[in-house]
Amino acid sequence: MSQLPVVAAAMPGEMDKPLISRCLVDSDGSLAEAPSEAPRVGILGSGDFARSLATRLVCSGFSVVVGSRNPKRSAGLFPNAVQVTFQEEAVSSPDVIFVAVYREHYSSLCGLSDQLTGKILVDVSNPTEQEHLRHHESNAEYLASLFPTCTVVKAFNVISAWTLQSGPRDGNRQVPVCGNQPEAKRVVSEMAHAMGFMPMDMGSLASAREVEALPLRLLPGWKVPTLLALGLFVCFYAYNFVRDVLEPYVQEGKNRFYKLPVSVVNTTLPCVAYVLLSLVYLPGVLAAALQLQRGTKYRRFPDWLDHWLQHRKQIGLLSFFCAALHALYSFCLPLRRSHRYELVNLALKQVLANKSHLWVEEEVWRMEIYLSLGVLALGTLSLLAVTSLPSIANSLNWREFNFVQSTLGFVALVLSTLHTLTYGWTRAFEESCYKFYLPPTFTLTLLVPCVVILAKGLFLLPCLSRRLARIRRGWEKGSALKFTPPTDNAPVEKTSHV
Ligand SMILES: Cc1cc2nc3c(=O)[nH]c(=O)nc-3n(C[C@H](O)[C@H](O)[C@H](O)COP(=O)(O)OP(=O)(O)OC[C@H]3O[C@@H](n4cnc5c(N)ncnc54)[C@H](O)[C@@H]3O)c2cc1C
Ligand SMILES: NC(=O)C1=CN([C@@H]2O[C@H](COP(=O)(O)OP(=O)(O)OC[C@H]3O[C@@H](n4cnc5c(N)ncnc54)[C@H](OP(=O)(O)O)[C@@H]3O)[C@@H](O)[C@H]2O)C=CC1
Ligand code: HEM
Ligand SMILES: [Cu+2]
Ligand SMILES: [Fe+3]
Repeated sequence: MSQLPVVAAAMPGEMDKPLISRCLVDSDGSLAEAPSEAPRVGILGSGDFARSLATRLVCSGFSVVVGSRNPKRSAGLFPNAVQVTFQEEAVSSPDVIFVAVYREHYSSLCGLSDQLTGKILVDVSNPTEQEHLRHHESNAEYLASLFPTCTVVKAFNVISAWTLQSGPRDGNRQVPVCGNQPEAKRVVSEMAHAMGFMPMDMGSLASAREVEALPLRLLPGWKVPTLLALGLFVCFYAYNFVRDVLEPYVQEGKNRFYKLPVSVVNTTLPCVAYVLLSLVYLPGVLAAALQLQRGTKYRRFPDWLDHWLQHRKQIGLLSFFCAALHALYSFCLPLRRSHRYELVNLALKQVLANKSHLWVEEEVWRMEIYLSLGVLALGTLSLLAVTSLPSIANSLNWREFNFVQSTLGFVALVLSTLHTLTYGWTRAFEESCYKFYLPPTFTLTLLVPCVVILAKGLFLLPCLSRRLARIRRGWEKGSALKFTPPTDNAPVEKTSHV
């Protein structure tokens, strides 16, 4: 690298300045020619990305030259300040050249090899999912292999042409940068900074594949938990449909289909929320049981358990979502017209039967208690949801976070269980509550949570909790033995994250 452009001079101290003020706007509204001392940047390609990038660069105080196979056709698409010319001409003077061309056309640039010698090439490309799977080497490494005399830096692929145009205030500001040459990486990082983005050093070009995979991900980690929640919803909905709608229709010819939108949903959602919540705390119990049984924490958990432990956050947030919807639906129950008719009909019946006072003390207390417990459970869950926001999580230390997630989360599970039990009351034992011999829905949901609560209680027993604490501090069963035959020792495997 003979000479590096002086980008630092163009770097604004703060990034929050209004973007447009740094644009050089002519009286006619078009972008004016940047001052000649501005650092010069080249762009190969004249597509959507090239256009947005050129505009952004000019606005950030760079002088931009675009290399196109057909400059006449392309020139009209760029601001006046951008020089659009043939590829050979465009790459001759700048030291940094963006390659805004698709991977399959990289080889068509090989004719420029000599002019490009010693320059920094910035690879901005994004592979499609199929391309990413087909090629084992990243686009950036492929570019580097085509131009061995250049320094390739991977950057800006996570930024859409739209974000470049509208300014970094919408959308993601982080720009992962990787490359083998620290100096080249610094130059590109400073350019990103000058354009209002936050460069993030991702190491050498070997990480380019990982960087290229970033925009391919759509909410990673949510697929399995979402499918789980949907599956539970479908099962419980079908079960409740049979019990609450089909049974009265078949047995008594009663039309209860009005229950489908609100009532059946509000019997289904809380069950999904409750089961999901118990599934958040079940793997921790299984992990502890496994550690107790093995007498060591230095053995990897089976894959399914490891995977499950890693998806607890998503499962927990889905549980919170369903619980919040359940609360909203519950508030809507008395708003329904069907509810009003039922009240009036009940009142009429009372009058006809000449009864004046309807008040069942037990029912009143049951409802007061289960509603209060439900509100408390949802309130506790909201604390967990709030602390899972990165900005809040970052402001808590490890113990505080763990207290909210582990202890308060368990409290929420206990409160939800009490809410469900007080709601259910004695109905699990009343024959009239069994429709088609199917038990009331809440009884089905109680199994897993009760197992989790009992197991947690069991692990609090001094004998078990002391042993567990020792194991988690690194103590191993049998490690007191001085001479263990080597064949008896399982190979030391990777420790899991729990
Ligand atoms: C609404 C909501 C939001 C959530 N958000 C998040 C989130 O943002 N991030 C997240 O990770 N989870 C989140 N969860 C999931 C869940 O709250 C956490 O995974 C929680 O930590 C699980 O607690 P646990 O007690 O079951 O297990 P753990 O905390 O894994 O462990 C159980 C106990 O063992 C101890 N322990 C475990 N391993 C060791 C060890 N190696 N050495 C010493 N002690 C050990 C712990 O201190 C703890 O007391 C969320 C859940 C819900 C409902
Ligand atoms: N659009 C976006 O939001 C983003 C795009 N990217 C990446 O930027 C790169 C360009 O994308 P984009 O601008 O959208 O694509 P376009 O299809 O709009 O532009 C590609 C440009 O490549 C040039 N080119 C050079 N050589 C060839 C050739 N042999 N055959 C065809 N075209 C050639 C063409 O310019 P000319 O005819 O003037 O030579 C063409 O305009 C891609 O690698 C993409 O992955 C990355 C992040 C976001
Ligand atoms: C503001 C908070 C809450 C309110 C107001 C509330 C209210 C209610 C009401 C009114 C019912 C009876 C529904 C019906 O008549 O069909 C109910 C049932 C139930 N709730 Fe809640 N609840 C709350 C929070 C929660 C939470 C956080 C959970 C668990 C995560 C939960 C789990 C359940 C379960 C499992 C049932 C039994 C559903 C059935 O089998 O019919 N609730 N709740
Ligand atoms: Cu996973
Ligand atoms: Fe997964």
